[in-house]
Amino acid sequence: MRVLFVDDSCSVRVAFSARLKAMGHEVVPAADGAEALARFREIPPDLVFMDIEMPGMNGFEAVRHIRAFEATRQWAWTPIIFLTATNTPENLVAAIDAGGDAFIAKSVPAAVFEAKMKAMARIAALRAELSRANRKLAAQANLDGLTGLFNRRYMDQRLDELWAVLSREAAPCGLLMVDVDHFKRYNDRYGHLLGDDALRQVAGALSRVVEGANAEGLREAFVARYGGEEFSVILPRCPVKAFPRIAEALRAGVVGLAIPHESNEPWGRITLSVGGAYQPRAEGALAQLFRKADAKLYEAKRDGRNRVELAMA
Ligand SMILES: Nc1nc2c(ncn2[C@@H]2O[C@H](COP(=O)(O)OP(=O)(O)OP(=O)(O)O)[C@@H](O)[C@H]2O)c(=O)[nH]1
Repeated sequence: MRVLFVDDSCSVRVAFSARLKAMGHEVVPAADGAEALARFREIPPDLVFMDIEMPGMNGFEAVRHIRAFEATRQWAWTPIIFLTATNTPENLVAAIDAGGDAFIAKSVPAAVFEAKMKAMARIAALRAELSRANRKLAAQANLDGLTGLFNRRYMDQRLDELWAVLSREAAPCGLLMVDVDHFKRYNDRYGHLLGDDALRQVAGALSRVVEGANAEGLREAFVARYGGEEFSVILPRCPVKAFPRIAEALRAGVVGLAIPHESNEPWGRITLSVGGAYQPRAEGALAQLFRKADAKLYEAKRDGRNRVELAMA
């Protein structure tokens, strides 16, 4: 384990560091509360030993700061053991109230100390596993199972955050709604499994265009599966000239896949209709941007499909 050991006494730090290193742990020493906090933010440790009485920021205060810092992170709760010469019931209560997990005397017998460290190592291993699993779950919860694109839930969440920032900065934003043409006919003719496969390929083509746009400087653009055979492409801070270019690249990219679709006359392959809305300065309700893009998508369908219609505000 990586152990942050906090004590203002150099001799205590040296003695405990030697014991912990002998047990195979890595030790990061700190001489007071402020230094502990700085080290904690830098590393982060698997376990903290914290002295109570220290000049400047004492141990209780330092732990309150550490817990406040952890509250800004997901799945964070590092075990903290108060280590002190004054082993009183009042200190124990204050230690737990401050956010500590356990309390041991500096005079702790070697065997007891080793046993505690064994228990802490088990907890640290479990925490690491839990945080890995949680990260994986969180990532999966954001993705669409069929295409691997971001799902609607993620898009809504991310876009709400983005829109707030863009509105504050009066920055531009573009939205493209993309819908596969006559996809019901595709399923009817080729079957649902090939339909799924086609959606995966379409998603791949859309991603490539968006990745290309990010590589050329957009950075925050992303594509999500909006639902069924409909996708949305979010283009924050998109320069006005790039917007129609990206919309057309999406359409052309999917035509370029040349996925046969005989019931999609006159092209005989899978095509897209794209409706878009662009705001040079983000302001007002985000829903309005969606309404405009949807209306343009409707026009693209009505006027023959395999085309791009844009509302440039
Ligand atoms: N294979 C497959 N089909 C899907 C999936 N999600 C939605 N669909 C199909 O997509 C089709 C969408 O049909 P419609 O909304 O009528 O639209 P359309 O046939 O594409 O016609 P237009 O949009 O007017 O060009 C439906 O048949 C859905 O079953 C999916 O995950 N896999």
